[in-house]
Amino acid sequence: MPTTRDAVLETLSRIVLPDGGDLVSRDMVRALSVEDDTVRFVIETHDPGRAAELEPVRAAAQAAVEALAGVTRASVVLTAHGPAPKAPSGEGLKIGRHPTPQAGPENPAGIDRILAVGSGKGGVGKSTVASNLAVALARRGRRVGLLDADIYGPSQPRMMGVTRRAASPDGKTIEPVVAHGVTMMSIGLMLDEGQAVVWRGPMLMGALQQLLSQVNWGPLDVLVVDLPPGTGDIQLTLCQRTRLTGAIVVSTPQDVALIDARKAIDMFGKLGTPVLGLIENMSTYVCPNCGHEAHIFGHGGVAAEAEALGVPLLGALPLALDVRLAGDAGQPVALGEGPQAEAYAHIAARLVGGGMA
Ligand SMILES: Nc1ncnc2c1ncn2[C@@H]1O[C@H](COP(=O)(O)OP(=O)(O)OP(=O)(O)O)[C@@H](O)[C@H]1O
Repeated sequence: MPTTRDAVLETLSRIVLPDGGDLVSRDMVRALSVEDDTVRFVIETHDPGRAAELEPVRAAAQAAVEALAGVTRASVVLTAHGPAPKAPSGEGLKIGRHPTPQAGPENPAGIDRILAVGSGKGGVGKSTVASNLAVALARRGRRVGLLDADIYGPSQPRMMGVTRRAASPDGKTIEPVVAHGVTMMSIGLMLDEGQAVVWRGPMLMGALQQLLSQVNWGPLDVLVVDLPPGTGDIQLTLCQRTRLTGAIVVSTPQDVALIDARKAIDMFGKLGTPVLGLIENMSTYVCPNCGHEAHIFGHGGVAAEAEALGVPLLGALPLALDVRLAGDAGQPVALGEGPQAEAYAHIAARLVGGGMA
């Protein structure tokens, strides 16, 4: 039987580093994949000077993984990137300014469709859905971009496993980062960890405009935009300044989440953005030990809402530990196999089939 990601990570958490901690606790494992009897991953350090010192660690990690049952080959690469630039900008290009006038709604050149993933309430899993949907669409062969428009609380760098900085070699355009086959950009790629964005609305709107128009997105079939929660300046700017294909609204079945989801749907309606469907996240929980199913946040509320609104329920995604762990590890669950990945693949297929992605 092939090994599992968890077994590999468990093994790697026992590989200690010369300066303390282990490969997992120090967040140095990237792009881990398990395919049949082959395991591949990258050990990433930000200090090129440590590459030689870490070679024995790489060799030990390879040997330990190859000793696991079900593994015949482990391919382990050590990469060392230079230190990240300090400024909250891509060298020469500052993000954050007042918006500039625009004749009417327009999409950045080369972007065929834009899908907004929104929610009313925070914490319902919108960023998780956005990253997984982007990955699932990329797995279907679509050219996908992911824009983290949650400027106050960007979470896509972590969810997509990106620690590199976005750069602006010419001081005019920003080079996005590619992760898991998805071209992505987030203000988090230009800030130091822990650094807050303290801006009023107009600065936010200008920043979003820059992230759309000054990022070198390249040709894309679809750009997935992870919106912040609520119905504020970012949502308004995106809906008014671009030609959105539509919005997907994520909610849990809980009443307080649904009340806010209704507000988000109402906002999209007022702004003339079609709501392509709803996704119920954390819809059920199946105990991995005893198989008991619990409806922690209620049951069926989003399906009923979708029916009342006459929009499709695109999916009902369970609350599952592997979804949270995958998000925290920067390896969206849609990258792998299993019921969660299949659920996202199904939503992606539906969107592609309908010409929406
Ligand atoms: N189906 C799920 N099963 C388990 N955990 C989940 C699931 N969906 C999301 N989570 C976890 O819940 C937390 C919140 O999710 P996420 O950040 O995607 O929500 P959000 O709506 O984007 O939040 P915010 O309002 O901060 O933007 C994360 O830790 C995420 O890993």
